[in-house]
Amino acid sequence: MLQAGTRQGLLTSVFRLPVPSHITSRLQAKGTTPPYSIKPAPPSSSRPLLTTMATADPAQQPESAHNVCIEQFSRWIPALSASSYKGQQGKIGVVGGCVEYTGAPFFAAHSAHKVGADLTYCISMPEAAPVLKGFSPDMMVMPYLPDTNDEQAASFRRYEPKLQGIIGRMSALIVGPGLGDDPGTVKVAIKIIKMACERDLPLLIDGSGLNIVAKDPSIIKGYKNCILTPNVAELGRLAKAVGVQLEGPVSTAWQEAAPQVAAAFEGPVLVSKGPADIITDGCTTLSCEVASGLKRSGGQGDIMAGVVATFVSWSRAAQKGPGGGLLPSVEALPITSNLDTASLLVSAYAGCAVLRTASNKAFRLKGRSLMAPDIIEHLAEALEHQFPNA
Ligand SMILES: NC(=O)C1=CN([C@@H]2O[C@H](COP(=O)(O)OP(=O)(O)OC[C@H]3O[C@@H](n4cnc5c(N)ncnc54)[C@H](O)[C@@H]3O)[C@@H](O)[C@H]2O)[C@@H](O)CC1
Ligand SMILES: Nc1ncnc2c1ncn2[C@@H]1O[C@H](COP(=O)(O)OP(=O)(O)OP(=O)(O)O)[C@@H](O)[C@H]1O
Repeated sequence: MLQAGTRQGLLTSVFRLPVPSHITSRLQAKGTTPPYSIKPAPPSSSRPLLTTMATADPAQQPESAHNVCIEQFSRWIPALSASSYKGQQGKIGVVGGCVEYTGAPFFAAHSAHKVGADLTYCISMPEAAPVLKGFSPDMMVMPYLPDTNDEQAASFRRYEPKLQGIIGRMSALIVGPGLGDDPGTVKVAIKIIKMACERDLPLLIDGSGLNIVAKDPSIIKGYKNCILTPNVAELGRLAKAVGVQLEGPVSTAWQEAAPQVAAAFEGPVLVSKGPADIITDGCTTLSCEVASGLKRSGGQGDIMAGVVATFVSWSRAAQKGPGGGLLPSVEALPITSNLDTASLLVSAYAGCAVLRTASNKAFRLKGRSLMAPDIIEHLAEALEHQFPNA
C-alpha cells in the first residue's frame, strides 16, 4: 500500500511491502499485529513513524513497489560478454581492518567479489594486512592506514599519492567495516572520505565508519552519492548526532525514526538494518521485508555493504549508457527524490533483497550453525533467484 503525506515541506512517499509469512507468524507470536507500515512523520512530534496495522487484503498489498525495484535494478545488472574487460563489473574498495577486526573488511570485499564485482581492494592497518592477504588472494590489500604511532602516520604521507590513484580507479568505496577507533586511523579515514566526495565516488559508510560520522555529521552531510548502513545501535548514535530524539533502550522500534535521521543528513540514503531493512533519504522510504534467515551471526551487515556497494556501482555505470535511466514504472511511483538518489534507493533495495535471500537459503541448510561465509556462498544463487533474467 502506498501512502503519501507531507513532512517538513517534502512529499513523503512510503511503500509497504508484504511481510513474509515466517516473520508474520513470529510477530504474531510476540503479540504484534503485522504487517508494519511506515507513516509520514508529523513535524517536530514524537509520534511514531512506524505503526502496526491490521493485516490487509493480499490483493491490496503493494507488491508492485518490490517488483518495480527488482525490474528496474535488473536493467542495471551488467551483461557478461566475451568482449568485456577486467573491472567493468565493478572495482570495489573497502577501508577497514585493524588489530581487533579482520573479518569485517574481508566479508565486505569478498561479498562484493562473489556477487559479481571484478576487483576488490582493502585499505587496512598494517597489522591486519597479512591476515587479510591470507584470507583471500583475490583481494588487493594495501596496508596504508596508520594508527597514532608517528612513524606509521609518516608512512601514510608517503602512501597518499598512491592512494589517490587507487581511489580514482574505484567504482565504489566502503568505509568502516572493522576500521576500529584509533584516533590516527580515524583521521586518515576522514581524509579518504573527503577524497571520495571530491571525486563524486559512490560511498557506503558502515560499522566503525558510522561512529566517525556520528562524531561529526558534517563530513558527509549533503553528499548525495552516499549510503549509510546502520544497525539499530549505530542508528541511535547517528540520530543523537543530528538531534533526532529516540526513546527507551536500543531496539528495532528506533527504526521508526530512520526517515527523520536521513532527512537531517540532507543527501545520503540511509539503510536502517533490522527485521525489515528501511531504505530512505527522508523523502522516499522503502521497506525491504524479503524473507531472511533466523540466525544473526556477526558479519551479515558487512556482506550487505559489499553487495550494496557493488549494486550502486552497476547502477551508476548503467546510467551512463543508453537506456540507463529510470523505467516509466519507477517514475510512476511517487519517488520524490532526484534521479541519482532514486537509483541509490533502488540499488540498496536490490542489495537488501539479495542479502536476505542468501541468508534465508543458507539458514535452511545450516540452521543454528550458520555463519557469515555460509551466506556469502549463496549470494550468486540469491542474485539469480531475485533476477532470473539478468
Ligand atoms: N568478524 C569481524 O571482524 C566483525 C567485525 N565487526 C566490526 O566490529 C565493529 C563494531 O561493530 P558492532 O556491530 O559490534 O557495532 P556496535 O558497537 O554498534 O554494536 C552493536 C550492538 O548493538 C546490539 N544490537 C543490535 N541490534 C539490537 C537490537 N535490536 N536490540 C538490542 N541490541 C541490539 C548488538 O548486540 C551489538 O552489541 C565494526 O567495525 C564492525 O564492522 C562486525 O561487523 C562483526 C564482525
Ligand atoms: N530481526 C531480523 N530479522 C530478519 N533479518 C534481520 C534481522 N536483524 C537483522 N537482519 C538482517 O541482517 C542484516 C544485518 O543486520 P545487523 O543488525 O546484523 O547488522 P550489523 O550489526 O551491521 O552486522 P555486522 O555483524 O556485519 O556488523 C540486516 O540488514 C537484515 O537483512
